[in-house]
Amino acid sequence: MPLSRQHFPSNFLWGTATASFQIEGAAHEDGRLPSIWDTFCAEPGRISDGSNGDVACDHYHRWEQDLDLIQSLGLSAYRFSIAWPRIIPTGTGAINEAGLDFYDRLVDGLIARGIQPHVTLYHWDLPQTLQDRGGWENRDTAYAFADYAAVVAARLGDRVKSYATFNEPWCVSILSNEIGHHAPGKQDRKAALAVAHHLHLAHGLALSRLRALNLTSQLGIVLNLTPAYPATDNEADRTAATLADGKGNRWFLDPILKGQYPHDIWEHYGAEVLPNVLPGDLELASQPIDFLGVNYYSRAFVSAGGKTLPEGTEYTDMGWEVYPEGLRDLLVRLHRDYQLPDLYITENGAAYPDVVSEDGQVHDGERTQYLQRHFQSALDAVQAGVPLKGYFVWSLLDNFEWAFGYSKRFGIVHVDYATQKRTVKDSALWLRDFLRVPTPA
Ligand SMILES: N#[N+]C[C@@H]1[C@@H](O)[C@H](O)[C@@H](O)[C@@H]2O[C@H]12
Repeated sequence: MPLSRQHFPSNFLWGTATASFQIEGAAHEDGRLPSIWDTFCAEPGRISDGSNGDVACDHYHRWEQDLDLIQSLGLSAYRFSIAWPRIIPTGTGAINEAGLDFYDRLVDGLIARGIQPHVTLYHWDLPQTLQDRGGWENRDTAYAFADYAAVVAARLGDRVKSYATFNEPWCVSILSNEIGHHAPGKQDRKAALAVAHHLHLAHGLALSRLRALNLTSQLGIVLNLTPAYPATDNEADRTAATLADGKGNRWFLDPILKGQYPHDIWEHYGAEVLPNVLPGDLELASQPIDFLGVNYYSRAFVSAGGKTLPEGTEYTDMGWEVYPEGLRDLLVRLHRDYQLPDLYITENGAAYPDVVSEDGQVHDGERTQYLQRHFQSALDAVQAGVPLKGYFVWSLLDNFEWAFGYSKRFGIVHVDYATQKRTVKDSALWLRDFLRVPTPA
């Protein structure tokens, strides 16, 4: 029998995901002020196609049709992020009611369509005014985040099924402040590790504030995790893979789930760049969470000697290896090594160079295969006893793919940015059929 949703637990949650800066547009409307990504887009050379988020998918004005699309596919959950620059535009202080009103309408629109709202409080669009005061390198920003989180949760309440504090702290810290490919585009390891620590602190501070609201919503965080595989069994490759896993995964998992930084990586980094961890910080950061969101895209194939993947390896348009087995391996490892709350795959999907064919359709067979294979891997994890409770496809819409601008298409729905026409891709039609449970005769 081909893979069917009936192979999954009957209460397994199927959803799709987006993020505010990537789809909303309306960058200067209803009181929103610039984020660090508005600033980053304006810096020549930062975005491969020179684009920005001023219009994006115009979701701010087209949200009702987009929610209709989610409903038409039979998805029962939608993960989206709140734009801090709409809610408290200067980062601290005055609340912009028009910003809260937008998300209020969005949440009510989802509920009216029988779709669960799942909120990410921070998906990278930090108010620029806070960056002007040091951004996440400044410990004060963690406290500002907790204030912002409390404002959002006080308004949206437990209409929202889950609140994730952060999306991908590794991207916010390392990719953005050590590697420099994302906003604010720094290349400073000490700064990056300070940012990571302040994110962990902010996560804890916000959790405390949200817990105090006595919501029925689940509270958690979303981590991008990339399992590292040594290219060979030799010691140099195994050591390199352990280091990659420690820097990319355990540096973010352990503070949240174990209340400590991994000792091997702490020693590896060395005193010069280590963050200033104050008493109580890690106790705050490791408060119990109700769920852990895992964003999985591919694995890391680690070779100390420059060995590459074999001929015939499949890649997505991002140049990422298609490796569905890595999802199962990752989830089973998490279940083995950590005391886990509920797990959700909060992002999995692929970019392919989709085009609208002459028949007006988007025949994205590679994406359908990608999803099928990763669904199977998720099922393998469930059958291995992993407390996996749901899966969100990244992404509902083609959207602003950060430093790649609009050149990479991750959506199960195609967006023509010139006309804003949405076209449901074949992968979405397959997903719709996958989700249709045949009614018993
Ligand atoms: N790149 N890529 C696709 C996708 C990105 O569009 C999301 O915003 C991130 O949460 C995560 O990196 C994954």
